[in-house]
Amino acid sequence: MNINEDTKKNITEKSITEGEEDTGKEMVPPVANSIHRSSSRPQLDLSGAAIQGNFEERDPTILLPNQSDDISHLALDIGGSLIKLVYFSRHEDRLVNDKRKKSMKERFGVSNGSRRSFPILGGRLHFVKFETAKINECLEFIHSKQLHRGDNDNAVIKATGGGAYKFADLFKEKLGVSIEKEDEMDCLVAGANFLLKAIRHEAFTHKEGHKEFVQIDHNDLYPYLLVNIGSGVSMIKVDGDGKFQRVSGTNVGGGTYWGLGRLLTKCKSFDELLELSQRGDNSSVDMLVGDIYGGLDYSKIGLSASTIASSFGKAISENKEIEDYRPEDISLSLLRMISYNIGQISYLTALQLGIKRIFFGGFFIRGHAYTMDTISFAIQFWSKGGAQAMFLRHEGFLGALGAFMSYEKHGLDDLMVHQLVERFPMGAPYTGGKIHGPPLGDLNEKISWMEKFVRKGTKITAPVPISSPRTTGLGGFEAPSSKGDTLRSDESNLNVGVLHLVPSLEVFPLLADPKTYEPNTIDLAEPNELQYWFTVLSEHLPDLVDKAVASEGGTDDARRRGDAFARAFSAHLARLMEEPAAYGKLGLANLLELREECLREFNFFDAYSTIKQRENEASLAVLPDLLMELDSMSEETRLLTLIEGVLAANIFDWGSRACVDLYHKGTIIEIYRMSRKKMQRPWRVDDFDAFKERMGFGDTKPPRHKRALLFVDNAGADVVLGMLPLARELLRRGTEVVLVANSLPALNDVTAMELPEIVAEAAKHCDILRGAAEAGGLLMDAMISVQDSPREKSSSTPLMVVENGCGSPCIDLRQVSSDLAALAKDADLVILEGMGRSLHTNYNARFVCDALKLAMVKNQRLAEKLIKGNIYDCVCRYEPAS
Ligand SMILES: Nc1ncnc2c1ncn2[C@@H]1O[C@H](COP(=O)(O)OP(=O)(O)O)[C@@H](O)[C@H]1O
Ligand SMILES: CC(C)(COP(=O)(O)O)[C@@H](O)C(=O)NCCC(=O)O
Ligand SMILES: [Mn+2]
Repeated sequence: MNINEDTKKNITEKSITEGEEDTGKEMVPPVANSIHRSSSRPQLDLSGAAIQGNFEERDPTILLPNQSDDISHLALDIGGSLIKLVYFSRHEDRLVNDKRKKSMKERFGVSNGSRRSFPILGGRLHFVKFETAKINECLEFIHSKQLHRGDNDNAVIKATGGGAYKFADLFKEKLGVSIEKEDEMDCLVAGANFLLKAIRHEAFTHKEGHKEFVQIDHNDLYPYLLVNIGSGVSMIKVDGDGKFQRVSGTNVGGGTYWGLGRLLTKCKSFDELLELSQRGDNSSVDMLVGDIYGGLDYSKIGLSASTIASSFGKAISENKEIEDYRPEDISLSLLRMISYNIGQISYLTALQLGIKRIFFGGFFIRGHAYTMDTISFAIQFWSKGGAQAMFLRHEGFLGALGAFMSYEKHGLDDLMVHQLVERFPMGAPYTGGKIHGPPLGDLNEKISWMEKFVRKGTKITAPVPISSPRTTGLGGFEAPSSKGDTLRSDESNLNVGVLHLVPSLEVFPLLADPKTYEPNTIDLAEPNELQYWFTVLSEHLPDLVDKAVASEGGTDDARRRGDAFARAFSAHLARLMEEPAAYGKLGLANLLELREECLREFNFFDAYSTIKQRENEASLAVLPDLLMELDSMSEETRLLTLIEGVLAANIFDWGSRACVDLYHKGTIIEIYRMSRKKMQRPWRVDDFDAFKERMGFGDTKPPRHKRALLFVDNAGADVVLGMLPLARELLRRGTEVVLVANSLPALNDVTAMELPEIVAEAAKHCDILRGAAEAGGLLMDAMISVQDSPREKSSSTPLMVVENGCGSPCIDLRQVSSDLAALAKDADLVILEGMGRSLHTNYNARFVCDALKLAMVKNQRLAEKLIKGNIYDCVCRYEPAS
């Protein structure tokens, strides 16, 4: 097939939300386990596996010669107006022959019987759309990404929508693929059911400009009415998976608005038409009650003078031609007429069937505030508040998603909510749901795109923050009191991220109530809060870019990538300032994670690596003295000193403005000493006495903990002088310790990959740590000898390391690595350390076992808000098993 070279030139006019190329770095643990839920899921064929390249490498690439590529990557919904594409890209699975991990699993029974030994394939689900009229662009896209080559030579692509029939020959001719047709209604329902159950922040209400996500109760979802507003409108009563009936519909739909709108306004694109409406005044086109009643209300039946009596009605009584009307007014009048009409029919249908919940999908909605408000108003008005309209973030992709799910071998199902992570790559804030063009091939192209964007500055503009969103002013049937300035442009209105499927993620099993668990402590829905954190993150950006660039050798290339990163992240921030709910419900943890993801997108894998190394070395040098000092104390004093030590050492946080300023004033050790000196009790939150009692220093003598999970935070003093000595104390008392660290770098947080080396270094000076590390399989050399002679098993209490499954300074315990989940099952103590893991997230989390939350608050505002205290105050929150 002939790929049009020109399409590349048009890149700035096209969306690249999907332009997220595989970096090969995924948060999937090397050997992933996951509960087997569907026998039809693809599995890896490991037979004949061989190491590629250097055997000495730490994580060698493993070639899987017998792994067939039989995954179907692509499904389509070819509608009257738009082609929707859902495709799956597999990331490069890094199967690592990690002896330490494997051995640890064997010894501690980490892998449990119900798990299977083959990893399920992880990957990413992308959502893309094209205009049906430009089907060639779509074919080029599929070809350029080789999406039709998922199978073997007789590739079959699942497709739904009328175009699956109409264009089947074209697909055969141009791509050599056969289209397997799936029923459109089946697909819509399958897509909607999946989204409602598997995507946490999928459904929302939209009233008077205010968007609110709806928590869907899986057990109380049916029946619901699904109204899909595409070119035409389908209304489907859904009673369960595959249980539905198309109960109604209307031919006055999205195609009507776009078609009539184009004729009447001469608009060239749908978005242009929609944008026009934002500056319109429908009273010049619509006949209002006041027009009929001489400016008066028809109060007897509750209609005010400004109520629309007849859409477009004014056009009959005046001697005007089409040119005499403003296109803006026509567009608005049309949009209201159609939205309102659909809302009303939907309500009547729901009423007839006794259904309370109505979900709206289809691309007519286009994430457009005014459209949603109008529909919501109609439902609200006619049902007198008894029913409500809900919208779906993946609005137009229901059918395509359903078609994708009809591939049995994918086994995509709604039980995998904890395995799906939605990410918003670079293109998202700029172009959002614009029609997609060809993909950006590599990072260089991405950066060029960023540079071009900045130079041009006109075609695609980064959204700028506006004051808090006002209402669209839709009251009754009346004309909106304000439009235009309050309705944002639709350039970036659709925000559908890339859905990462990470099969190795699981819900942390020690959460007391996973259903009500909310990781974020700070809700950024509050405008002041968002503004504050937006400023904090923006001000931190130059310093972060410097560190990132330095971490990559300070080369010109690194500088260029650094600039592009800063622009991309700023654009995300600006986008979210403008519409906080654009990417789903927004908490501080999401913003902090977005920053790390954005760094990785520009190939900065560890911006603080040098700093971490330097701090590790400095801290390890003073560790022996600290351990000696601790050993000279009574057990009781030691416990207090250890907790003080953890709190004091948590000051080493490169994510905090105040702390970074501090670091210029002294060496690591000086700051550590100063911090420790200030550790006077009572701390602002001080449950130490209760913890001490539980540790056996009171009247009661409870049994020692069997296994403790220590969620560690920063590298350097924090982990070496704070958490390791605490771990050592627990080990000494016979409690097994699992150090839980990040899978991927985030700020100066220590990662699970880095920890064994740190522990090995510390173990050189400490018998307890050495024995425990050996027992936990952390010392590779020692490990191998143990493996060779299994009978010489160490008798020490083991110290283990496990990755948490994330790459952020915060942690969402609904999505942790399966290895952590497995180790957690025997744990009876959880210690969360640091501001990110125990304050910004999880401060209010409840556990089924004892929990200790330790952090120094390194931010004044957070200190005031959360603990009514001040910066550098400490939190020692102990909560016995609930
Ligand atoms: N960029 C666009 N181009 C054309 N129509 C669009 C666009 N964005 C939104 N729409 C609206 O979405 C409708 C198509 O919705 P969709 O759910 O894709 O239905 P269909 O499957 O019938 O194409 C169009 O009729 C139009 O009202
Ligand atoms: C990113 C962090 C949560 C990391 O803190 P940690 O978990 O390392 O204690 C924290 O540095 C933070 O909230 N920083 C922004 C606030 C500030 O600069 O004041
Ligand atoms: Mn940290």
